[in-house]
Amino acid sequence: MSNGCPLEDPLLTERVDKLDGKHRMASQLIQDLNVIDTISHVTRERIPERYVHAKGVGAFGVFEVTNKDFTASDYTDAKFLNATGKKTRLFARFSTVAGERGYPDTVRDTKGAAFKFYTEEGNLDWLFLNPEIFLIRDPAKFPSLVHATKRDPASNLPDANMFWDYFNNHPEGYNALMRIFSDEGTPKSYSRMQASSVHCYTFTKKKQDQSWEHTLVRIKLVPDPAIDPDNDYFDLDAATTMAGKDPDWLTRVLYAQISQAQKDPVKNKYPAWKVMAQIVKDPSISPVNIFDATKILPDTVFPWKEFGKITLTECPQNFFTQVEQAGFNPANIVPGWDISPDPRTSEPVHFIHTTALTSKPVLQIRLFAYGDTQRYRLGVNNDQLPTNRPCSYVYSPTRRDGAYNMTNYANARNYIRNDDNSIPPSNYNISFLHWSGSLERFKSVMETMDYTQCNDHYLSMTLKLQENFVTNVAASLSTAQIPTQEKSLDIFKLINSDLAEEIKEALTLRIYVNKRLADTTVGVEAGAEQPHEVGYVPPTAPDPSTGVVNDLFKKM
Ligand code: HEM
Repeated sequence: MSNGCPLEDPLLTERVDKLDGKHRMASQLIQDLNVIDTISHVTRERIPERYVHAKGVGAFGVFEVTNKDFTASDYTDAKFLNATGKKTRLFARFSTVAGERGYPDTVRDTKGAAFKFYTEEGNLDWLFLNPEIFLIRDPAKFPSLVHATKRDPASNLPDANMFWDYFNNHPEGYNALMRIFSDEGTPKSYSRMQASSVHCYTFTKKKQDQSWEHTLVRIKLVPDPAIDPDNDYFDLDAATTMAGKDPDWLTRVLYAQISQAQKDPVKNKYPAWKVMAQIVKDPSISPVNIFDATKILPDTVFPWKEFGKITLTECPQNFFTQVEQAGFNPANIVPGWDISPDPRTSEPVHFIHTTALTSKPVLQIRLFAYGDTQRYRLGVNNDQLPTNRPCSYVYSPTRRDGAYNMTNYANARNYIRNDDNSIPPSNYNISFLHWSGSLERFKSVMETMDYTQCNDHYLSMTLKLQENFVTNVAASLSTAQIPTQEKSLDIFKLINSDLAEEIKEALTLRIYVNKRLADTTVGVEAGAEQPHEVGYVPPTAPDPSTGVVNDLFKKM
């Protein structure tokens, strides 16, 4: 029993019974302490799933400093990076984003790759994405983005019309969609997938004259061995089939790769990534705003350089305590690794290329959002859970009590004295931002560069990926309403008019096929969630021109 007392037999129940003719009747007794105890525990087993990235798989591994193309300690004081060959234990979690905890892994989606480095100076969390850019640059759009990519509020079905309608109204997301709708959006394995920091972070280093040097970096993980774009991704049909055959495919494959490598590390490789950085010494030479999360930084200007390697070597022992209770947070940083970029690293930088320092507020709102959601999802003491607990020890006497406190510093003093910090730690970060200005009410606008990068990416795809991109977009768009399809085609025209033409043709064919299949009892072709006739308006997604929506907005 939960009080530690042994039971005669956990399957016995206490009841009052009587013989009624041939049958024995029984009434369960509330005084049956064991059954009441276990039932009331089981009915509280579920905790809220993550608001996004709910479905995931975790593994333990190691980060090793390789310093192959540059020496990290030239730029940062972070102790885990201070010597070639130095290893740090880590925990990784890979996830899909829009689907719920039981959603099929191979449905097209952004993917998350989160890492918790248990460094000697505290935990450093990396929360990375595939693709290497994000879908928004205005934090206020996040709730709309998530709602539009999840389920329709009335039908509770994923809704292609809602999805495309959202992006047609916020087309800065198309650059990421170019990647998500290529077969990159359906990788065969998490270990055959790149992941990127998206934002710039900052390496910090104290110089001999005691001043601080700050260097902006974007980080990317590149699978080792390198990706083969024509073989490492599922095409639409294969991904759709796999979603039915094995909804947990990506999870299963990661476990299998690790356990096969454990059995025979020569024949089977552990999942591994090279850790690369784009070092931005002079932001003014960038053709795009380096703080814009919807843009890549061209590698012709900022080449990728390798400085580390991540290898995953251990499957979790317990999914709930190690994976589900993991709380990653970009605010978990260590000395030598900082959040906020300083545009004044050299000469003052004038961002003539885009409208503002658009990405920073996204990262800043994230610094708030993760701790906040984890206090709700896991409780105020989630940092004490085994998977989140740092291996370094920092005495923090005012962090006391709260639900499920597991340490609480016993009888130690619970307040801070002025002289407690008389000997400062040898390594720490100081904030280096200098702001002066007035409050601004900001919403980003679309620029030519937004479409240029979309086209650059399309042209960089292999022929197979280009063809499949057209198929993938058509399959999804064919189930949206006609005005939504037309608006999307207008946006593709701004990206590349030939591509728009190809999508249009594929779309016409797909709508015809959907309709023909819907007329038979065979079902709908892979990727088309709902049969969709021309002129058909799904009841759950009212045409924006109808009074239903207009009335609603008038009331707001
Ligand atoms: C306004 C922007 C964003 C907000 C408000 C936001 C919020 C969230 C929230 C609430 C979660 C669930 C966390 C939990 O329950 O533990 C989450 C998960 C995650 N987010 Fe974000 N996010 C944003 C943008 C981004 C970006 C730009 C990236 C990557 C560069 C990212 C990477 C991740 C990853 C990898 C996870 C999964 C963490 C895990 O495996 O537990 N997010 N995000």
